Amino acid sequence: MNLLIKNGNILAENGELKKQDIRVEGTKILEIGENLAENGEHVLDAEGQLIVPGLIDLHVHLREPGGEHKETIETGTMAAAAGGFTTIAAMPNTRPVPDTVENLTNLNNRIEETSHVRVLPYASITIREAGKELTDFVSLKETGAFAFTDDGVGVQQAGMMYEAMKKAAAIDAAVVAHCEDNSLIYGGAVHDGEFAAKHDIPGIPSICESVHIARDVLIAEAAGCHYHVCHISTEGSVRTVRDAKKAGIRVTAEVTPHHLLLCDEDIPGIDTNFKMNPPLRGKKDQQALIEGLLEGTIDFIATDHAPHTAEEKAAGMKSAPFGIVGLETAFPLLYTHLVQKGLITLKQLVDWMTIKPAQAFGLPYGKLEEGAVADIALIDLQAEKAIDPEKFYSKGKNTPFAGWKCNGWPTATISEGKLVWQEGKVQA
Ligand SMILES: NC(=O)N[C@@H](CC(=O)O)C(=O)O
Ligand SMILES: [Zn+2]
Repeated sequence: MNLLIKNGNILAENGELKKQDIRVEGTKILEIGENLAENGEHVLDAEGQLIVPGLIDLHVHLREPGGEHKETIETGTMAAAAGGFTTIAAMPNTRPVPDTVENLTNLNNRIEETSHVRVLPYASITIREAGKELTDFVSLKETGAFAFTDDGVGVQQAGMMYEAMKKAAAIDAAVVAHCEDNSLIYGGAVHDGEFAAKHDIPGIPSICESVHIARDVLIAEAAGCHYHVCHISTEGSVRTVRDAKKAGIRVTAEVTPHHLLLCDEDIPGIDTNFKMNPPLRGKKDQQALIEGLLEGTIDFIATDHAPHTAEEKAAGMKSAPFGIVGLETAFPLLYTHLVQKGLITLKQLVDWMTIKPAQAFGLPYGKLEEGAVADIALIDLQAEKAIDPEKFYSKGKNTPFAGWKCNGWPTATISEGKLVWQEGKVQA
């Protein structure tokens, strides 16, 4: 059934809110304007709501296949819809890894059968993400690989990265990098800073990330490939990306909500919901990330949604797995703690979660205009709620933000013209 969204507020290019209606026909936006007449559509009353393009998150761990006890494509995409996301990219650190046409085809079939929103699957750079042997980029791209990454682990050998980037450049695919030099981690569990020292927990130094970025931007320049940095977390990394961009190297970078909102001083004690990779860095790093976004060194925001079970997370700071969930809290957290506090504007936040990731990867999504795919999110900027992990659609309840009071909650999500989630309504 076609949709008519009435009386919502759309962000104009200059950042002002304008009351508009949106008529959706099939999978597309047919018309945007004032006082559109009803024509037998299902009417969605958006009075007082912000209407934005469906949010885009290019760093999500859906865990299926192999990790269904943590999350499934079904639960993860339901969480995405409830967070206002209509496009997410699924990381390949699953079992099996999407490293062959057969494995990627299986993943595509599962996505087709059970996802609530659009899922773009990454394929791995190396077989089993083991860093030893490259996958077949050509056939994987033909099978629908969105881009190539070994996320969860860094590609250790420079020569391997060079070969990967040359192959990616030849087919105009991006190499998306989890930047971590294993010879510089020292078995760490948190940032190598005050918290690590105080609690006698092994620390992860900042250079384990930035040296990989410094290496890779030079390799990307030599290979002529689009190189994207995952979850950037340190001041030195931001500086390295800034310099590379200035030198004309084709590099983009993403930052997570948690690295923007927290630093290691905020870790309250031994709580594994504050353990993720990269770790929460120092206060100066956190500030550099916000500045990096504002100046355009960092291109967009991605959650690195990484669900784990409570049992797994109970293993203690040294042994628990790295990662926190993020899909259902990203927008309200960033709206409340960056926009409402005046550090960024609403337009900037929306752009960093829609058009900016789309532009970085040449995706045709992330904009509200006539003829565009009808991916739309409604958000109640005034609504106030405390974050309650027990209410998450995600199987993962592992968040450091439980109890945080936020405004800016999504109320309805439309994916390709279909209402896939509405607040308070159970979805079929
Ligand atoms: N970020 C994390 O802390 N964990 C991710 C892996 C990753 O994104 O590196 C995971 O898969 O759990
Ligand atoms: Zn990663």
